[in-house]
Amino acid sequence: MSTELRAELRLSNISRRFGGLAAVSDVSLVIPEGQITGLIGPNGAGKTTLFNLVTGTLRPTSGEIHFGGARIDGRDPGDVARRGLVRSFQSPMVLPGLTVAEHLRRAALFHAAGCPRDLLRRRSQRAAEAAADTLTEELLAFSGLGAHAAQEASALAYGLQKVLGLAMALASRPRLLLADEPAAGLNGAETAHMETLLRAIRAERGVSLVVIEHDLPMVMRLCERIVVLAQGEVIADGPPGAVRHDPAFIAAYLGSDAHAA
Ligand SMILES: Nc1ncnc2c1ncn2[C@@H]1O[C@H](COP(=O)(O)OP(=O)(O)OP(=O)(O)O)[C@@H](O)[C@H]1O
Repeated sequence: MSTELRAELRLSNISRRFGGLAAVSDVSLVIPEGQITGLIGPNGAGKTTLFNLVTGTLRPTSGEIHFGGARIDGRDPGDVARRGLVRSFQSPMVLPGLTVAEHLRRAALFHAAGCPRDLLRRRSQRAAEAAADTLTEELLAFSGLGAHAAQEASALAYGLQKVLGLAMALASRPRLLLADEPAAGLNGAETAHMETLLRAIRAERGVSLVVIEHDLPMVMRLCERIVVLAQGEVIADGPPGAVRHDPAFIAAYLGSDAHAA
């Protein structure tokens, strides 16, 4: 596989219908490795459906999806994740009674358990656990959650729970991370911290990102490319400076929060 294709995501004429509703309609996109791409659009535009199609939670009604040069539509989410394509969720899933470090360690061990069986056989359980401990320490330091390692995750401020959700997604060592509304529900300072973390995920961990976000100023600052969806179709696609002046983008957001961009 060529280097350029390692984390390239390619959607070819992807559609998904729910009964009579076309949630995603004939979307073709190439997301090359190394970028931070914003995926925006009004409520109901099809953004989450597109994430679900890419990660294998949903099957497209028609079209093909390729990641790293291999066809992935129709594969289950575990298979897709093992290929290096994972998502984080808008609301982090924290388990009561477990500390921050335990959440990361579980995520790291879960990933080890998802490795091909022959690889696991060659690794002893102890080696897998040692590797999970090392990765936990690495992710605590990277995410800035080290000071909260022994704290119960459910007691963390919401902003830090969202940071933990992203760190847990990194435990699978993805090549492409789909982040679903990472700034939703955060105050100004938390949003700035999240933006810094997303930049570091790309710059320091070499992970490409696609970010769904309703905070237009944040997504315009963060991303070098913005894809705008409306009613299941791509209506604008380009650098933020061009998209914010695109008549289709302005029309889609007119009367909502276009002024925020
Ligand atoms: N499982 C489903 N069954 C039926 N309709 C669905 C289903 N999932 C999504 N839809 C519909 O598909 C359309 C796109 O929804 P989707 O959640 O992908 O939009 P979105 O852009 O993520 O919206 P939001 O910004 O509000 O999260 C909507 O009309 C929604 O009601």
